[in-house]
Amino acid sequence: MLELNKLTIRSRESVLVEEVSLSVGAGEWMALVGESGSGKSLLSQSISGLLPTGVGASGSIRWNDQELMTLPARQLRKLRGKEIAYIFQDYQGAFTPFRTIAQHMDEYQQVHGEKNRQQRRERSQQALESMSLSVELLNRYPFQLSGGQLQRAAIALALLLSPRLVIADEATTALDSVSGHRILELLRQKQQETGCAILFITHDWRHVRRYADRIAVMKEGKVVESGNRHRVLDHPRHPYTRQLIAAAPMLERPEPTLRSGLEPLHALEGQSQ
Ligand SMILES: Nc1ncnc2c1ncn2[C@@H]1O[C@H](COP(=O)(O)OP(=O)(O)OP(=O)(O)O)[C@@H](O)[C@H]1O
Repeated sequence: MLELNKLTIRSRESVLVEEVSLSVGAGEWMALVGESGSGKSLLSQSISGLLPTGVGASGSIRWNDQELMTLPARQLRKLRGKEIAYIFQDYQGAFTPFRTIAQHMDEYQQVHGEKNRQQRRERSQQALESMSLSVELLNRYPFQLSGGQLQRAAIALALLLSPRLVIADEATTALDSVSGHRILELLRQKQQETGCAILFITHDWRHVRRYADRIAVMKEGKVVESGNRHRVLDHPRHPYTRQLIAAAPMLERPEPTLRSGLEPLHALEGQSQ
């Protein structure tokens, strides 16, 4: 579905991401990990043309049948939100302070061509409910919501148009662990309902262990290792991956879990509420 081929990202001074090849399949949860500054955010931003000024990309980004590197900006804008959506760590940035949640959601749908007001309203309500938020929040301003509620509203906004790919860049880092966990459970639920793929950027190996189907590890602008979650966690090939896993306390659990600390799924059930 998404295929990056020899993607290189440069600023005027240096190469920031070098010849990265990576794919994300339909419905897949792909975790992108690696130390700060390794290029994860830039890589994710490049996918739909969101690179900052002064930073450029070369190589190929294929999205289904389309080459995004050469897609005109107008078409990229259409794709964003509708097919590819972002959830950022700075979820407050998704909102303008003096517009209600309803106004944000309504405008988002209008921009993407939904003309029927009643349908827009209904879809906004459903989106909030699907994130376990009361529809009463629609009439509130962003500052009248708690951090956890606002992040869930930001996710509801990102999922409003049922995108095929959700890019979550440290989406729960700013939240306490209970709220963060709850949000990821809701995201997984949505993923199962809609079949969307998730490109999940995180430093938290507990989340990788719990949610990822596949893992890609970045170091200094390169992907040094990628593969199936169990393979990467239980048999990491690259010394850097081994180092990262060894430094993640949650993964160093004693028996009876697997060597990676992976718990059987049934042991996790019931923890999500
Ligand atoms: N606008 C920019 N201009 C020049 N260099 C940049 C720009 N934005 C980021 N960089 C540099 O590119 C490199 C990769 O940054 P990026 O934000 O993608 O890392 P990251 O892996 O997402 O880090 P973190 O985990 O801390 O978010 C860093 O060295 C960073 O300083």
